[in-house]
Order: sequence, then C-alpha cells, then structure tokens
Amino acid sequence: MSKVVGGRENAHVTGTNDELTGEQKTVDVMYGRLDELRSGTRERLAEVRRTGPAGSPQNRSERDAFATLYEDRLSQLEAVEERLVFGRIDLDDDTRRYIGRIGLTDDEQTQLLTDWRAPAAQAFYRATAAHPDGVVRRRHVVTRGRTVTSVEDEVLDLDLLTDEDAQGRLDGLSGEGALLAGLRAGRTGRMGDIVATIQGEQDAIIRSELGGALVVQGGPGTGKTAVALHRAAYLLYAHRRTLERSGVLLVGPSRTFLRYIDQVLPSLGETGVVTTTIGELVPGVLASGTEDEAVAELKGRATMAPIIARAVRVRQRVPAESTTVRIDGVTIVIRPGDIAGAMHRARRQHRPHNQARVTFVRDMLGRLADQYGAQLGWDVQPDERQEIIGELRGNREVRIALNLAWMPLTPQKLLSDLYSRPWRLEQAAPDLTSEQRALLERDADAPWTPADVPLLDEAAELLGEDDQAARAQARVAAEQRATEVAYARQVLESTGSGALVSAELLADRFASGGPALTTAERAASDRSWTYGHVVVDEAQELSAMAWRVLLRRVPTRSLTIVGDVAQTSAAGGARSWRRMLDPVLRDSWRLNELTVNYRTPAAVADAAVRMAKAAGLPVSPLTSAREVDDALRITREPARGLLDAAADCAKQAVTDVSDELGAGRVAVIAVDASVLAVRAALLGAGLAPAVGQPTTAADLDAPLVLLTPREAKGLEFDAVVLVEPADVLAESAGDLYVAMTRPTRVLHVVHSADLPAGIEA
Ligand SMILES: Nc1ncnc2c1ncn2[C@@H]1O[C@H](COP(=O)(O)OP(=O)(O)OP(=O)(O)O)[C@@H](O)[C@H]1O
Repeated sequence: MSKVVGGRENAHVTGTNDELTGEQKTVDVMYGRLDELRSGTRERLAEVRRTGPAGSPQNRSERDAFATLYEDRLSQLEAVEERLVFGRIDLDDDTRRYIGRIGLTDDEQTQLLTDWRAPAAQAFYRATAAHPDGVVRRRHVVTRGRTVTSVEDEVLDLDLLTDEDAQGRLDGLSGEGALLAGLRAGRTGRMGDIVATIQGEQDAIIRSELGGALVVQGGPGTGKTAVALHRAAYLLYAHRRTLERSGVLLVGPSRTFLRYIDQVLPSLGETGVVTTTIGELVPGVLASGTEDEAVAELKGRATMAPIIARAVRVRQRVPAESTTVRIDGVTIVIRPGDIAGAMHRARRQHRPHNQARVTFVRDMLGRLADQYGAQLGWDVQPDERQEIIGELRGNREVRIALNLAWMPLTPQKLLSDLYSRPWRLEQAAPDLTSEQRALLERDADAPWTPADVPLLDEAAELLGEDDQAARAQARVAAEQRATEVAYARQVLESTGSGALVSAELLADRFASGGPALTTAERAASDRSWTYGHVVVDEAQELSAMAWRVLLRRVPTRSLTIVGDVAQTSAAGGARSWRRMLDPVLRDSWRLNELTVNYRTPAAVADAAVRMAKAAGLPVSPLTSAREVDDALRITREPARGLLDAAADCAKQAVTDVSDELGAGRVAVIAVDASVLAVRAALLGAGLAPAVGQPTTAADLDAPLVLLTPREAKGLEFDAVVLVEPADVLAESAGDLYVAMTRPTRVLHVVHSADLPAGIEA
C-alpha cells in the first residue's frame, strides 16, 4: 500500500460515467485529428517520393529535403500517441482548454489541443488555490491507449466546490491522483516523461529563460533528469528559431544513462537533441580505456590546460645551430636567427599551431629563396622565385629542418608523446611532482580514457587544422548561402510549409545535398560546432577540464546544469557548486533547488539522508512524496552466508515485483571488488543477472541487473538489494547515497559488517 504524503486537499478523482463519456468524445476528436494529420503527411511524403530520381541536382536535393521534413513530422506525430491529451483547465471566463503533448487545430484553425509548452498551458502546471491564475478547475485526464479511464479534478476556486467534490475530499481520494499513479507504475528500464504531472517548482525551472547558466540542485529522485529533459523540449519549442539551427546538446554520465532516457524527448515530439557523454565529445576518438581514479582526477585538474599549452609551445623550437643544405650546387644555410624571426612573425598572428605554421613555413621559404637567388648572380623574377620556393618546399632536408623547428601535430600525437615520453612531460609540466608525472605515464598505443578527451579537445583547440583550403571554401559557401536562403524562402511560401521549418534550416538541408544531415547530425560530427544550449546532467561529476570543453561548445553560456553535490563520486567532482562553477562561469549562474523526492519511499529516503548527513555530505533538503509499507528491509548475516543471503533477497525481490506489477526491474548493487562473487551467488540461486553497463536494449530491460553504485547513477529500479553498504561507504559516501536512493518500492540492505551510521533510525 502506498499513499501520497501531503496530497492536495482539494483534489479528488471523479469518474462518473457522464464525465468519462464526455471526455472520451473530446479525446476521440483529438485522435481523429491526429490520424488525419498523419495520413496527410504520409500522402505528401509518398508524393515527394513518387517524383523519382530525375531532375536537376537542385530539384533532387529540394525533394530530399522535403522528404526528410515529412519523415520528421511523421515520426513526431507517431511518437505522441500515448497520452496525447492529459489535461484540461476551466477558466473563469467560462472557456476551457485541453492540454496535450502537441498543439492541434482543426481545419478552421480553431485550437483543439494546446501544446504543454505553450504559454496558454502554463496555468495547468502553475495554478494553485492561492494563485489560481484565472483557473477555476484543473482536470487530469487519464487515458490507456485511446480510452479515457479516469479523470481527476482539482477545484481551485473553492467557492465552486460542489457537494460531490466535498464528498470526494472527505473520502480522501486525492491519493489516487495521476501523479501517484505515475509514481506507482512498475519501471520498464526506460525513463518515461512526466508531462502530465509536472509540479509547480519543476515547471518554473522548465520554463526559465534561455539565457545564462541555470543550475538545478536537488536530492535524489527530485526529478532533475526529468526536468532537464522537459526543459530541453520546452526551449526547442519556445526558442525554435534560435535553436533549430544551432542545436541543443545533452551531456549525461554514461551511455547506459543516455539509453535509459532516450525515449523521453521523442515522446515529447523532439528528436533534434544531440546526446553524448564527456568521453564522446571529440568526434573520431573512442575512449574505451579505463584508469585509476587518481589518474583521472589529475587529468581533470585545471592545471592541465597550461601544461597542454606549454606542450604545444615547446614544439616550436629554434635550433641551436645552423643547417646547411645543397640544392643544385647552391648552398643554403638555415640559420637559427631566420627561424627565430619567422617564428616571431608567425606567433604574432595568435593563430593555432598548425595554422600559424603555414605562415612560418611561407616566411622561411621566402628567406631561403632570397639566399638562393642572391647566389645566382642575376635579378630573380617573381615567377622564377616561385619556382625556387617550390623546389625548396620539395627538398627533404629543408622539410626536416623546418619540421624540427615547427612540427605539424595532431592532438593525438601531442598527448600520446606527452604520456609516453617522460622527458616531454617534464618539459611541459615542470610543476608536477615526479609522482604525478609517473601517474600520467602510459604506452604510446594505450587506448584513450574518458579523462583524456577534454585534453585532446584542449590540444585540438590550440593546434587547429591547416585551414587554407577550408577558408577559401568558406568564402564561396557564404556567397552561395545567401542565394540558397532566398530560394528556400520562395519554396516555403509556395508550398505553405513555413510552420514546419524556417528558410535557413531548409536551405541547410538543400545545401547538405541530401536528406541525411539534420542539425543534430551535423553538430555531432563537428568538433568545433557551437550549440545554442547545453544541458548537463550529473554535472557534479565534471572536472575543470571537462567544463572547459563544454564552454567552448556553448560560447553564449546558455546552459542548464543539473546535479546533486551530495551524490558526487568522481574524485575531481564537486562538493559545492560555487567552488566548481565560479572559476569557469564567474558569478554568472543562477541556482534553483528541487526539494520533493518522487522516487524513493519516505523510509528509504530518510535512511539515506541520515547516512549522508552522518558521513558529512552536503545534503539538500528532501521531502518524500510517497510512503510505501515495509520499504526498508535490513538483513544481517555472518560473513560466510552474506552472498547467499543477498541472492535469496534478490530472488524474493524479483518474485515480489513480478507478482505485484506483472513486470518490473530489480537491481543488486555491490562494490566492484564483490561483483564477481555476487554474480556467482546469483547464478547459484538460479538467477541470471545482466551485469554491469548494459550495452543492449535487452540488458536495460532485464528483470534483474547487477551493478556497481556508479553504474547505477541516475537509474531507478522497483527494488534494490544493496550488498554490504560499509564497503560502498569505504569507497565513497556519495556512492552509498546514490545506491540507497535507486528503488521506487523496496530497499533491501544485506550486510555482515556494521551498518554505516544513520541507516538505522
Ligand atoms: N512531476 C512528476 N510527475 C511524475 N513523476 C515524476 C515527477 N517528477 C519526477 N518524477 C519521477 O521521479 C523519478 C525520479 O526522477 P529523476 O530521475 O528525474 O530524478 P533525479 O533528481 O534526476 O534523481 P537522481 O539524482 O537520483 O538521479 C522518475 O521516475 C521521474 O519520472
């Protein structure tokens, strides 16, 4: 049995047949309209495809662009099937408004359904009896498939409470509301959206202005991830013109986590968000390696930035002695003085290493050509000088001498040299201790780790690419673009598709030469892409170097940063937002807090908070929305029986969850060092757990999974069996706080060592 703590006193569930029939009629109209739009879009798509591959390249790319447009629209219309309509507000001017996943109008452009993100829907989430905002009644319409199963009303104008309403209130039926139903539902392994039940404090964050950095701090289960995702969808809707071409980036802690949330945005009608982890931020780099915490922490420190800068700079080197080269009987001397002069001029441009090198080489070749010419004994003409330069450029010894002075470098080469050649690291990082330098040492061909990725990005920024060709191309492209946007505008006017896409975006699609490249796809494959907005989840884990990469991706500093400084595991992560963010964002960030825990039953959340406080973590205030009977269970076993006891608990939990919910998910959480032994015990008990970072859809949906606390971060389960919390605490109190707050129903703690302080009341 569970109930909402402090349920809204003026809410009650109604479900008289008349009301349900009335709502069913309305809902039928909405779905009818949705079906019409789907078939209309399908027809237009088929028509575009029917035109076949003929026509000029311009016609073809135009057709492909429209095909993509209709495909996107169709997948959006398909994705909003579940709970298309979920709310209604009755206003004090006797009008009513239905709220749903997307906006719908009929043929006469009369509004049937208001998009949850529209200003006209805001009152649905914000109105309270104290501030009704013109709303006299708020109704949650609960549907299964296309059938209305119940409605729940909140009467905000208390004068309007009917006897029936009052009776409902007396019966205390508020606990059966849409929110509770959502919270009680079994977990599927995929996060669901909360669009029908967003709470006031969450809505204020979701709709907060686009500009600046917004930090959302909140304890476990307060909906930070949910809010971050709904905010991304909201911003794409409210600032479409700004964001549709620059894109939105969402950064999460792991691939597993990104898979866990990957259905939320499509269900909100948005598919254009790029999702990534820090380790995937540099296209073409696969960070498959792992390393000790101490190494990752060191790599994440802000002091690595000047080390990388110095590592680049020392690759521009004036030799101590001259080099003499003979070409066709002419002697050329490459003098340190000339190199120093050319270097000085090239550096004055303040361009990245590889680009400034182009200037350096050109300057040096000019100086050497002059030497060459002076020895010929006649006036060298410009075209002859060009030939000499060409010859010098092709000469192997000249090339070697110039490369030794200024080597073209890739980020990978720079970093790998730094790690695998101790003298290079010593040269670039004289301030690191020898122990610290030893931590960074590795083989030249060792795989990259996630902590290397910000360093590679830093290096890429300082090295740049040889972009002469790119610049010439960019000039031509800019001229072409103006023509294309004008053309796209004409096309939109003549086809009446202006509401679906802007002229700029359509021009991008024409120009990209085909249907494949959406903004998200182009952004994801381009390291230097700058986004219109970046959302970071579990942001407390980010290192100083990771922040530098992210801020390069969003020069406008338009960010949503969500996390909990009490759940930090990374050694280089934050215990205080101020300490983490002031150095990177100065004081230009604003803080919002979420305080209501929607996930974990009160008894479990209270135990976790007591433990976290006893361990000295910076815990946010946390009020739990739900109580569940018998939610916290503790079993003590002698050490030799511990694993079998854990396996028994897991078996029981799987049975209970499946009996109660039909399906559901259970996690066993144990420290890394125990995972193998726990797995053996589970197998011995006839259970087959999915282990560790699930990589396939089946794993994410598995009924039983065995995880370390870090792998469990951000995820949730119906029941959790936590093995030996003292071991988890010994690694990190933040990890234990995470592990304890994953279940929506039951936490079963199995231990033989003493329990960490606070777990028991
Ligand atoms: N307004 C709401 N209506 C229904 N469910 C909600 C609401 N807010 C949050 N939830 C649910 O509460 C659970 C926790 O949400 P979420 O994972 O976003 O929390 P979190 O703050 O990111 O947690 P953690 O820090 O522990 O990872 C999810 O199942 C989410 O769907």
